Amino acid sequence: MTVDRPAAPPPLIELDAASVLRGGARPALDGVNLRLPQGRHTAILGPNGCGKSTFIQLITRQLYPMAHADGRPAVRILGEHLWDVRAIRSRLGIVTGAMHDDLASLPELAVEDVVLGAFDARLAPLPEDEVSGEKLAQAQAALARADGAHLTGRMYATLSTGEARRVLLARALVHAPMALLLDEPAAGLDVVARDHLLRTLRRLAHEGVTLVLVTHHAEELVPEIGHVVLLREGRVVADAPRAQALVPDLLSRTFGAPLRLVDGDPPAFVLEGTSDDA
Ligand SMILES: Nc1ncnc2c1ncn2[C@@H]1O[C@H](COP(=O)(O)OP(=O)(O)OP(=O)(O)O)[C@@H](O)[C@H]1O
Repeated sequence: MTVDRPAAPPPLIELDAASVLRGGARPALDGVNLRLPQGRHTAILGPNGCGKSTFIQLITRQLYPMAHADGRPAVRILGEHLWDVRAIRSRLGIVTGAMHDDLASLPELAVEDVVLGAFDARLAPLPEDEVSGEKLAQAQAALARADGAHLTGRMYATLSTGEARRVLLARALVHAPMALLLDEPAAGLDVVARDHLLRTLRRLAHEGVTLVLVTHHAEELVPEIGHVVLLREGRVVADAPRAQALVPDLLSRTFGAPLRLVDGDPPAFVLEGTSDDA
């Protein structure tokens, strides 16, 4: 007798020899193979110029991969190769610095407008007749989940970087997605705001939200991140469990300098041979 097993859920993000050209001397992403399963907290880590923003823009469909000659898709999100960013936002919430810049340039946006705007992925306030009690409740719940409930009523453009980050996180959480894709989430935050945000991300991870961090900041590697992809010059240097990826040899190859990670709380990179007594 054969027993039907439930089909395995499709990976969150799957890249099959994905290359992206951006006009530079080499591809910004160069034949990248990647499979990020649902439920596995992963960091994509690499130095400036390694292709992190290109990766994010591939997922948000601001950039497209080179086509494969045999027609097979180079990118799949949750099993779909023609995904609609709006349609997947209920499953994959995205937080990027570019999104903040766009929203902060609009002085008339209140915090609630930013969070409610996620309902139709717009930068303008949602038209009044589209704001239901249910949506308002969802927006308030998302703000509370991101520790930003007290920011209701403030104008987004007037918030501090730390406050704005909470609101952006709330915007990504408003559909209760199963996963978050975060671009350098703690960049620009002071030590207290960073600690607060990282604690929030850790709590979300424990609530079952899969974290995908794209970063070059060691301190963002919260303990829940169990898997690390190292990227250099558009290529994968390592794709391995945390302890195997964050070793001096691979980190040094990735960053192009002798580097090791002190995996404390928070983790920190140490550049070898740069101390005064070296
Ligand atoms: N608009 C562009 N035109 C030409 N080349 C570009 C463009 N944007 C990025 N690149 C190149 O693509 C490569 C990858 O850039 P990308 O911005 O994805 O790197 P990154 O890892 O996000 O860097 P950073 O950490 O500095 O943000 C780099 O070599 C960069 O010079």
